[in-house]
Amino acid sequence: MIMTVESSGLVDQITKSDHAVGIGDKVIAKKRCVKKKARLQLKRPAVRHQAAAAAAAVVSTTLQKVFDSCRRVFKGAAAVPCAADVQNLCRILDGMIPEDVGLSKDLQFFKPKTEAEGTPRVTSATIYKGNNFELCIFFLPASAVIPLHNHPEMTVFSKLLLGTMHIKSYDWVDPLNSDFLISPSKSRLAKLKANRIFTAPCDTSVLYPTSGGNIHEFTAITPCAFLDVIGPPYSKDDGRDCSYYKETPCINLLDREEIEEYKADGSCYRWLEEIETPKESEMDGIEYMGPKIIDSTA
Ligand SMILES: N[C@@H](CS(=O)O)C(=O)O
Repeated sequence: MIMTVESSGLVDQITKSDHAVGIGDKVIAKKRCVKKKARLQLKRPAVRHQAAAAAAAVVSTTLQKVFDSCRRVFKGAAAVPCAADVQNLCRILDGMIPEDVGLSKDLQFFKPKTEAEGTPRVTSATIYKGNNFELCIFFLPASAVIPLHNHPEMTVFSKLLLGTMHIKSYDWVDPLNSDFLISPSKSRLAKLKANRIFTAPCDTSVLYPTSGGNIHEFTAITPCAFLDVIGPPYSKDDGRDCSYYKETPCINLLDREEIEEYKADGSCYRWLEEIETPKESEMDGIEYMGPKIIDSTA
């Protein structure tokens, strides 16, 4: 069976109307997004260009290579990919260009715009989701934020395709908490792994269950799009639910002074307190409209 994702061409512009997301002169419906309980209305694409129909026949070799590699790499819930598999998948993703998933820097979405009011919302387009891994594109308008959150027992490859984005990431210092520092709110001590700006094209970043910055936050400096390879996907049933955090100051009992950061070996440490799912974490979902994937095993 050929698994195809309906693809009628490029994502032209992600604008929002009441019950649908405008893609240029094609209107498709937002798909229900796990993180957003909004009621969505399914609309047939308003206009389907011949070129778009032709695009449906296009299989992106690079995207297909990513998919085929993921099928070999992600064997199931507890498996962390071996170094050779990570290196191979990174090599494929490093070579990915926006057009491999039907995007282009010339699309209206990525053009600089006047300041949006408030914090703009993130939109996601799922290319593929199975039990062992998920391929998903995230679109962030300038200043949009994916708040600080974790990826329990997951390995995630993030490939920035377009735009400039700030990434801050942490790893837990010790699951049992450092006992000589007590934070005022049962927070967990985390070590800062990244706090910097990335501009596409750039190499793929990889996080693991306990390293590589498993807890991270993305802030779009310009309109951005990135592809995530998530293995295995979030799953409440399997105990892999997404948790959100905020950085809190910590109190060093040894000298009872409030300190912003606990410095040891020159690294930067902060306490992270789990918080309720923040409103700005809600995302809108749209249908993936780029080149399709062929799943020969399905
Ligand atoms: N982990 C996020 C996307 S990203 O921040 O990597 C999600 O799957 O919603």
